[in-house]
Amino acid sequence: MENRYPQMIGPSPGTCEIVEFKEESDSVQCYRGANPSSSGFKADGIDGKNLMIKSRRNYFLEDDLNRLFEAIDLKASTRGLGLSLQKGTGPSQRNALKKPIRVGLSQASGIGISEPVSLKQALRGLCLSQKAELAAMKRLSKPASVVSEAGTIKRLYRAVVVEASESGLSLNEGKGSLLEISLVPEKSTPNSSEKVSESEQTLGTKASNKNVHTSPQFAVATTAEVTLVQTSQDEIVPESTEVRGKTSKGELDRKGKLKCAPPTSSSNTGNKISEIEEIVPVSKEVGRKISKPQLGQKDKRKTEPSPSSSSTGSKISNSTSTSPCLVIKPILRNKKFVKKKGDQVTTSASSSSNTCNEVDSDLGPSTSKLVCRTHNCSWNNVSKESASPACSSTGRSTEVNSSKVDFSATKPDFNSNTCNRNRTVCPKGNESSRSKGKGEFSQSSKSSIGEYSSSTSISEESNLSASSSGGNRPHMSKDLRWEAIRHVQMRYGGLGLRHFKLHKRLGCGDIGTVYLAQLTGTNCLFALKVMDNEFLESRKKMPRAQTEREILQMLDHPFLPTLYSHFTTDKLSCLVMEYCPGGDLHVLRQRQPSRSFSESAARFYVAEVLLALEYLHMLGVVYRDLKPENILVREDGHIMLSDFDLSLRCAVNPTLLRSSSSIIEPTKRFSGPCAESHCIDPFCLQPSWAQVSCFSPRLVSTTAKNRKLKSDLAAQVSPLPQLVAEPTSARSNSFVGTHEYLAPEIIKGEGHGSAVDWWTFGIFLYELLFGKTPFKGPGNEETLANVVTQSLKFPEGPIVSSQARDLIRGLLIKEPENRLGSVKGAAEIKQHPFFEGLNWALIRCTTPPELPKSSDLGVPVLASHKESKCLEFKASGEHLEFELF
Ligand SMILES: Nc1ncnc2c1ncn2[C@@H]1O[C@H](COP(=O)(O)OP(=O)(O)OP(=O)(O)O)[C@@H](O)[C@H]1O
Repeated sequence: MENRYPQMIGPSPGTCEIVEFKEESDSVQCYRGANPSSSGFKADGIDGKNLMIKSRRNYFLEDDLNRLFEAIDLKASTRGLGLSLQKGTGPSQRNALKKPIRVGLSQASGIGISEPVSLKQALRGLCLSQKAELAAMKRLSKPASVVSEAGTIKRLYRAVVVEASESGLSLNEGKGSLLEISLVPEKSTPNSSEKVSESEQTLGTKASNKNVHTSPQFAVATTAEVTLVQTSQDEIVPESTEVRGKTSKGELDRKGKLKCAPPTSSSNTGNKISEIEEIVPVSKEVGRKISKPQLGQKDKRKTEPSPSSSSTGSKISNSTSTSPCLVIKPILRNKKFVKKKGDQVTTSASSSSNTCNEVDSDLGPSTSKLVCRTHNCSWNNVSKESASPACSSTGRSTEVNSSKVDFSATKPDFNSNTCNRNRTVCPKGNESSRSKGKGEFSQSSKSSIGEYSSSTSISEESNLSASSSGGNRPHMSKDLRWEAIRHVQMRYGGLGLRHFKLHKRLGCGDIGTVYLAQLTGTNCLFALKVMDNEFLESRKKMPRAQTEREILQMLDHPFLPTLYSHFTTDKLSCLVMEYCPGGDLHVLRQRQPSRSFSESAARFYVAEVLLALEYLHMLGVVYRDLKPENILVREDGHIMLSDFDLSLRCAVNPTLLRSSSSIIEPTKRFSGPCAESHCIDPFCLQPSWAQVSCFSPRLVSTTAKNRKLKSDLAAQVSPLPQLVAEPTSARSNSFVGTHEYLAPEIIKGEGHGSAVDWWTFGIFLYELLFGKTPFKGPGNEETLANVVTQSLKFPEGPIVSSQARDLIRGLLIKEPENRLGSVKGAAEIKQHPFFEGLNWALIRCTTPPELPKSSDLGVPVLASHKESKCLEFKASGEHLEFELF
């Protein structure tokens, strides 16, 4: 018997099989063969107890098995392998005996298939009863199959781990693959492929089937893709809804466009129309929360016939016969569109835009988009609260609108010889004739100079987009006027003067005359700038006209004009621009009680101008002709910087500026009394972070202290590099601008760059606050001399804050390289304390300064220009004839 239990633990198949079997039934495992009752083995501790219990429970079977073990051992020993168990095995031996558990486990993978066969044979060889055999088999086969599965998984795991490690993957990386392989393979692959095909259909993607079936990564990708589809579908309605809500704030046209693009459509045909369709229901829904289920409603709208749609339909057909504009309607509308019409008409009627009134009623939903744009902050407020302090301009705008737009007005006297615009001189006019025309408010002595010479950094036209499509102007892309223009272009093969009805002349400039023009058949109003080609050629002003057109084509900014279209005839070049009904800041200033703006109003206007200039600079445009006459006021009170014929186009090379003193640098350069260390002016609230010496300690306010603290902290922390994307190094030698606004470097002919705009910006702020420019002399020559030689002085009144004066000082530094903004552009100016607390990002939603009553505004002042010829038109039959005089 001793020999039957050799103390050798070997990796024999028999041993392993037993281990597995015992493992399934109990933790005692290998000791099962040493039944204490039969073999005299005495187990101690827990193992012993378990063994006892087990022994009682499986007594008969154990007998059989003991016999079986014997047979196996015999068999194994004949092969020189076997498990040795001995009676009276000592502790060390018992310890050794535990090993097979681990060994068995580790070797389990090899036992599943072959061992039951040898066991069966062994059982038969012992002539066990069939019942015992079956019982044994049952017990053996059960764990065997479990072991087999577990073994397979382990085998796979190892195989993968090995594979992964061979292929250079870390274990963690491999785990990802392992999961894919072990869980996805046969069952999930078809699903994946199914999902993929779904997603292909949905998204129009071209996923490779090969990848679907073979790549473990694909399973992840597919899942992600499907999730994405689901997500986007889920989100279409609420997102669009959001967008619409936000669109009404004038903020998310872009998003709206993105979101409104139907994800199921692979074609972009009719994209524009579909965008409109998406917008329409929302216009009605503004102020409501649309829940997800509205996805269904959306579809419903498409199919459901609606009473309003039929009525609208009849309206369309009626109007179509008479108006080309109305032919647009079927194009613009779809069923959804039509269904919402009734509401839209109401809405647009209450907050109508002056520019497209007729379209408001006819193309209601789209008009709501327009309203969304022009009343970008009022929309929600109108819906929800009817008024908001932040956007109270709506009412005023409507008022201005109604007074400004008068389609029943008698035909203006276009042939009148008054050409009194912009404080400039008309060819036939002079100062006295101008004052005759529009009185005191319209006079401006400022005329733009446009003597070009060489400019060193005019860029190629490569970055100019010639497209006049609204798609390139995200901030205006929802504007109905695009559609109206496009419709005419499509219908008539082009746009011409004959498609416009000219109402009045808005102004006459150096290169052209601007008219208020209505697109025939619509109520869409435009500012139509008409230039005489021959005149431009003869005066060598063609490049200016071209520059202006090219710049206008690039613009897409709320404070800059939109160019809808342009066309040229043999005689004329015309720009179809956004109409600005509020007059210009020069006129507006003259209407102020003290002929100057309050500081807060000035701050608002210069802030918006600053943003417009910053944008222009980033596009590589140095504006060069800033003056109140060129700042037009929109109906909502926000501004629009106009007139680009003197602008310089140049290359912008964005640079990353690393500065250790980015904050204090600008004001260190400030000149003026406060630069002196002995300054004791109590009103001199110089920014403490810059000019501490200006303050006696007692005068430092808490705010100033805080600023100082912040500044000190900022100085300790190394400042972040700053990206400057303005043409700070551009140079031109042209003598351009307006005398009172000309920068010293232009006058001196030293060459100039973008810093000229910061000089003019300083003059502009000065004029808004003090009602005059700082260097104006009795004549232009004296003015120019003053600009170069005279130091800056502030008048005693009106009282203006030291921050404002400090900013002006910084901007009117005669050396351009020391001027505020010359190094870091607009960002440097924005940081000035004069703008402290101003939310730059939301300024377009800020309530603009109050405009004079609408009756006071009247028709924008027509001004004359010293050297310009005004184009006057007369109607001759269906054609317009322009005459230069
Ligand atoms: N979009 C507009 N909306 C309303 N009025 C406008 C618009 N554009 C121009 N005007 C009016 O027409 C006048 C002349 O326009 P503009 O300044 O563009 O002409 P210009 O010939 O380029 O003049 P400049 O001599 O200043 O270069 C302006 O002063 C302004 O009053």
